[in-house]
Amino acid sequence: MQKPIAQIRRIKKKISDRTIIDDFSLDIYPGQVLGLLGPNGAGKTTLIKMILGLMAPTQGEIRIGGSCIQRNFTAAITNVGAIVETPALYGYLSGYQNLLHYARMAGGIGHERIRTVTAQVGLEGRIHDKVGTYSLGMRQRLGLAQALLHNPALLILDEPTNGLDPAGIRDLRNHLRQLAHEEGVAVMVSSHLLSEMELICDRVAIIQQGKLIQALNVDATAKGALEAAFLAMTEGDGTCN
Ligand SMILES: Nc1ncnc2c1ncn2[C@@H]1O[C@H](COP(=O)(O)OP(=O)(O)OP(=O)(O)O)[C@@H](O)[C@H]1O
Repeated sequence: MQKPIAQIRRIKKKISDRTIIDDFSLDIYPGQVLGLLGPNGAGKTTLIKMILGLMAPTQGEIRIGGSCIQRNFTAAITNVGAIVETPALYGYLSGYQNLLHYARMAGGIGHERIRTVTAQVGLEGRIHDKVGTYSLGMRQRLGLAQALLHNPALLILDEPTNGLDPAGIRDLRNHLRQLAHEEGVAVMVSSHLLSEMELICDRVAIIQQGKLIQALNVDATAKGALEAAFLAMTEGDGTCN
């Protein structure tokens, strides 16, 4: 097995006297799509914010590319591209101009790389149109292109399928699987929908009340176990709201 790109070690997060994340450990591997599956309020966004250094854990350590996000933020975060909540895009600029803006902020990213990520997310036909005219799915793709600009080893997307129609979900799924399987990117996505996670992910980590319940590979043999663990949480309605 390859070395993990990210190691989450015994993370705890307390806010006031409430424990939001409780002794959570997980490794994230290159070439895999990992799903973080849990009901609303389980702690998915909190965990993702800690991986991104947007929130400090109360205890524990998160390493990305060997560097600790708490102590060596710059070295750790260069490995990561992310979309948390909706991507921040300028509607009055074209998709291309948005990417150029971020490329300039990041530094060292040229037009060639912008063209590559544009093709990767399938936006070539509309990249010179104003973002204000884009559908939600197209904005999502542009957000993905933006997150990929600096060629991150780890891509993290918080609830990426929210608001997408079935075709948009299928496209996103294909993009993410291609990034992981053909380019070796470690992809982490969060969701509260088991059916979606089964289609997108190679491995699923189930989180409930801030605890890791189970981490399973999504293959024919694990499917039953995944469903059983999930149904125990949701009482069988297929979602965990
Ligand atoms: N800043 C905060 N102060 C107090 N409580 C918080 C704070 N941030 C998160 N929480 C609480 O922590 C718990 C986990 O929230 P979080 O947003 O991480 O869950 P989630 O799994 O992402 O849920 P959702 O699917 O609804 O986005 C919730 O009960 C939430 O109310």
